[in-house]
Amino acid sequence: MQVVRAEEMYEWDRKAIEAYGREGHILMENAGRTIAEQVLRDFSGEEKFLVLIGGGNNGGDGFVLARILRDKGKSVTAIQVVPDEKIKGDAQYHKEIYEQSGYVLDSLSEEDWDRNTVVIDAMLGIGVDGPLRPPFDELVEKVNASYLAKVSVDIPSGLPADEGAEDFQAVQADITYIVQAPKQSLYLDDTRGFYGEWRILDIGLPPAASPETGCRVWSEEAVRESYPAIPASAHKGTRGKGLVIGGGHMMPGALIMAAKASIRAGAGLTTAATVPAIVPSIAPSLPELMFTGVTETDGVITDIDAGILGGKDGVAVGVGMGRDPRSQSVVETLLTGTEGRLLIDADGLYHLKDLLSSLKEREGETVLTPHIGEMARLCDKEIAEVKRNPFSLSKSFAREYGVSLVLKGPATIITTPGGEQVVETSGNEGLSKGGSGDVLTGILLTTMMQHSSMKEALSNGCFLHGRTAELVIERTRTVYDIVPTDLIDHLSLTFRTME
Ligand SMILES: NC(=O)C1=CN([C@@H]2O[C@H](COP(=O)(O)OP(=O)(O)OC[C@H]3O[C@@H](n4cnc5c(N)ncnc54)[C@H](O)[C@@H]3O)[C@@H](O)[C@H]2O)[C@@H](O)CC1
Ligand SMILES: Nc1ncnc2c1ncn2[C@@H]1O[C@H](COP(=O)(O)OP(=O)(O)O)[C@@H](O)[C@H]1O
Ligand SMILES: [K+]
Repeated sequence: MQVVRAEEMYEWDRKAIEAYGREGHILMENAGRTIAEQVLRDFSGEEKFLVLIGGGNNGGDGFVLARILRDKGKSVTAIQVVPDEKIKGDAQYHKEIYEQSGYVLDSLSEEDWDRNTVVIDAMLGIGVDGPLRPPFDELVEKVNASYLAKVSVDIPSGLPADEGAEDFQAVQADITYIVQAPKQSLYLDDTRGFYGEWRILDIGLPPAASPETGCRVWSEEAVRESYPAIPASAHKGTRGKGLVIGGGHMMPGALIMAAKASIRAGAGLTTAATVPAIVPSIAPSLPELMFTGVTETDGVITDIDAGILGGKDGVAVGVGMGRDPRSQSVVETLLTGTEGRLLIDADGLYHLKDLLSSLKEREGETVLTPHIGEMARLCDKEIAEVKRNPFSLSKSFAREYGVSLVLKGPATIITTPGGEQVVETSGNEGLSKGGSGDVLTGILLTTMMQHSSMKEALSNGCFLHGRTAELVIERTRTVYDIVPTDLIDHLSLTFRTME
């Protein structure tokens, strides 16, 4: 499924009409009917609906919806919130059908907020532009202050469809019925909450007319299709020889988690390059792991011998490495001394900031896995700006430096060096604990050694991580007490769903 910007949604609509013989008012009938049917499924009791209808096509959907709910014998108070002259085109067509069906449009009274139980917000859709003008500003406030269940059509009124919006006033929906395809704002930290629960409803726009947005949502089906099976003839050398570099005196745990996750995710041979002093504490609990030394000073990794990189199918650097400036040379050696797939995370990203020109010149495939704060630092932006524009900032960074980017968060955005994007939304708030990222790094090290397509490797790895968190919470833990090592121990829950 594609993630769309408003402009792309309009293009889809336009193409359906101009090139695929669809009529605008039929598309509107389909949209309103599909949503009405879902409303009837979700609210099957004695609800009393207050439908607020705006002046654009979102309002047009509202006329259809109000008619169908009335046809089904529901109690409906339908309010056109703008003057008659604002209703045009397909919306006017459906307003006429509504009226010819013998149904009336009511005027809004204070009692409507008390005697109804559900407000259906069909005021503004993806065409919203700038700060809300009367009467929408006041109505949005009233909707939000009311005790009615709040249902939004396509998008909560006032909320922009696209990333980038700074100041907006919007309906805080309990449920949003999204028309045809998710909009970018569904995946941004500052806007996703306005949607409440949400469903994407297929209103029958021809798939062939859909625009190539270059951004899609990763699905369980995509994972099943693309996750490589282990051939019966596999041996340890064919399943990936990985190297994890990190873990100073003060943060051995990060290295342990990444290495263990890589092993559990299915790597053939995993080696850790770390300060020798911590090896005795790790080795007994992780007998599958091999070790190689590094140059250290005061417990800080200050250099690696490029020889240890030979024969490796993938290298991950940064977990628990620390930010001592003397470790920067390690990242530099990797950028210049490796040809294979290289993943840079955590403190590795910190050091990378001063090495961006080497990153640009690197020929091998590089993966960066920043969270929002690390991304902000990498691209010299405020955190708030990255939060507002994660799609475009990721795309420009990935293209400029020729890297794959995994911008982590509740909706992780994966971007290829060519600018293609995937949104991966598995996981839950239980992952907001130190160490979740280290586990992800280990998993991604393995998937990137086992998939030929880097996009699939990263999307599938993020899925493996997030879906495991979901399954662990269904079975044993809660979002409060789940810890990153639970993920490592329960990867089999997710693998089993992929068989
Ligand atoms: N593929 C599609 O694009 C489809 C879209 N449909 C519906 O059509 C909607 C988009 O329709 P429109 O383009 O007419 O957009 P809207 O329904 O959002 O209406 C835009 C109109 O609202 C007013 N407006 C915009 N910003 C405002 C502000 N800040 N304050 C006050 N008034 C403001 C303006 O008069 C503008 O023309 C979608 O959200 C969806 O509900 C469906 O009917 C069918 C298919
Ligand atoms: N609220 C959340 N909902 C879903 N996933 C989350 C949430 N918080 C964190 N995550 C996931 O957990 C991981 C955290 O990574 P990171 O911030 O690097 O953690 P750390 O460095 O502490 O190990 C990422 O994969 C991120 O997508
Ligand atoms: K709406």
